[in-house]
Amino acid sequence: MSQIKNAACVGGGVIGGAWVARFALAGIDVKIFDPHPEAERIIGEVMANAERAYAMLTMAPLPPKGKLIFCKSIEETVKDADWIQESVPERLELKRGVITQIDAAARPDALIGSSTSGLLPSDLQAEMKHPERMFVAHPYNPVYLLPLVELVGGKKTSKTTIERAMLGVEQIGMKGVVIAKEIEAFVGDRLLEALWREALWLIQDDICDTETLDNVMRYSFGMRWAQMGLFETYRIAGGEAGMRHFLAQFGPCLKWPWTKFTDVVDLDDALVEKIGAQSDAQAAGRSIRELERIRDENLVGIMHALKSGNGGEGWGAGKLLADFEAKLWANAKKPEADLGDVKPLHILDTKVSAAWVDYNGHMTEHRYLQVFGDTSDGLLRLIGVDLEYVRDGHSYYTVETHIRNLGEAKLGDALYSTCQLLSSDEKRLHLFSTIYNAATKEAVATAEQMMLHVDSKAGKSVAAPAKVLDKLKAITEAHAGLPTPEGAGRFVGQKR
Ligand SMILES: CC(C)(COP(=O)([O-])OP(=O)(O)OC[C@H]1O[C@@H](n2cnc3c(N)ncnc32)[C@H](O)[C@@H]1OP(=O)(O)O)[C@@H](O)C(=O)NCCC(=O)NCCSC(=O)C[N+](C)(C)C
Repeated sequence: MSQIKNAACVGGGVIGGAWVARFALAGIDVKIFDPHPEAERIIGEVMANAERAYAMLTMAPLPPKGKLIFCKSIEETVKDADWIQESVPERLELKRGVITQIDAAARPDALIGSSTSGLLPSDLQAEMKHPERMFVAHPYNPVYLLPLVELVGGKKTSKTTIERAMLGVEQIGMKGVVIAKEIEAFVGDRLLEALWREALWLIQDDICDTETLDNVMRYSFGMRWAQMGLFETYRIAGGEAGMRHFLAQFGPCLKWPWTKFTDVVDLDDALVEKIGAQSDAQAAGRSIRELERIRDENLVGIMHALKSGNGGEGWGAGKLLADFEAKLWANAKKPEADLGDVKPLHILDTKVSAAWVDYNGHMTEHRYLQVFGDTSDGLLRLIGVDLEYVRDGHSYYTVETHIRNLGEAKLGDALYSTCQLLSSDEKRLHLFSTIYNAATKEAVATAEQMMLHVDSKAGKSVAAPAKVLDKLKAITEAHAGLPTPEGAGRFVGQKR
């Protein structure tokens, strides 16, 4: 298996369903087995959330969505799969039995990953005929957005399996980390368990309620952890002397009574009820689906912020997203301008997402510029100015923009943009873009822009090469026959 073409998911709950979405949105056909009578509905809802999140996450050309095929048996589900992901409930006997059944029916070269949160792969592979291809692939919820997968091999897992698994997760836009030795709960869940135990004590002992505890996390170190881990953060906390100073300063506290987490709190009915009631109050009537949507919007926002971090190079999960998008663009067919039927070029389709809407309940100002920027990027790709071209040292920069807002775009509205070239020469590219409401076909906004071809290292405008100018000229000549768009050349203050 060099590339995953067919995936199989055994178990379609919260984690299994989100694996289905991750595979399908990476263009991979997925066979699914889950005996739950409502499996199709549940997975359909996860898919809908995932598609909604991806529409906000990226404008890169995703491959056509993989097919979802619901099967009646494990055997039928796994027999042709390249990657099989087991996500059944967290009980050793159940998981081991299912994995043994998968092993018997799968191709000998198929990879078998388990989503277990803490069981040892050696225990899971104990009864397999081909245990060398089995490993833990432990993801984080929501699997379709959070990129991490902990890859853990058991005693019988081969090195090649882990290497192939690393390539597999990369193909679907995830970040594989190999855990050197198997241990219950691996790395992520060990850390979470420590925090969870301490949190339960703090609630039990009435030190704080669930909302206060969550606030302590999300207004402080939770934000740090999204972009740097524990050690990098503490290195900075050590000041100029770095990690060594941090250890000298806070090392002695380890001996102080700052934790109770090695004791196990008694999760009796009273504590369960106390936590349940505080958590209900915190949710303030929001359903789980609503909370999932808020979570997804926030995660997308964080990933976007991280994508432009580190001087635009991207940082952490944002760099991973930028690299994944660059691959999608490189794999996509080189776009060609359709000049057969002369009209403004249709450039992109998008949707007004919740993160784009302001306190007036409509798409906010800077998102228009974002869509126009994405539109000019789309036009540039049509004349061969893509990421490779930019990496080679040349680009087009916008030097002037005039936006008119003609109508409102509301949450969830489908939009598309078009672009008409008004003129061009060896340096200049003068364009007129329009954003339309896809349902009403009414123009929502227009932008007239001037872009200059630049040598990006020198930071100076220079003539574009013939390979770009030839394509540009063909579009400009075709568009010369179009009427000048209403609004072109308008200035602010002009009567209308
Ligand atoms: C580097 C820069 C773009 C240009 O600086 P320069 O090399 O000094 O160029 P000149 O100012 O001399 O201009 C070269 C020729 O172009 C003519 N010109 C300049 N501006 C306009 C205009 N608004 N309208 C018409 N013509 C214009 C100028 O008269 C010169 O003509 P000649 O006949 O004498 O050659 C520099 O301006 C710069 O760095 N600007 C900042 C760019 C920027 O950061 N833009 C925001 C980025 S957003 C973006 O780019 C979006 N996207 C394209 C990536 C989607």
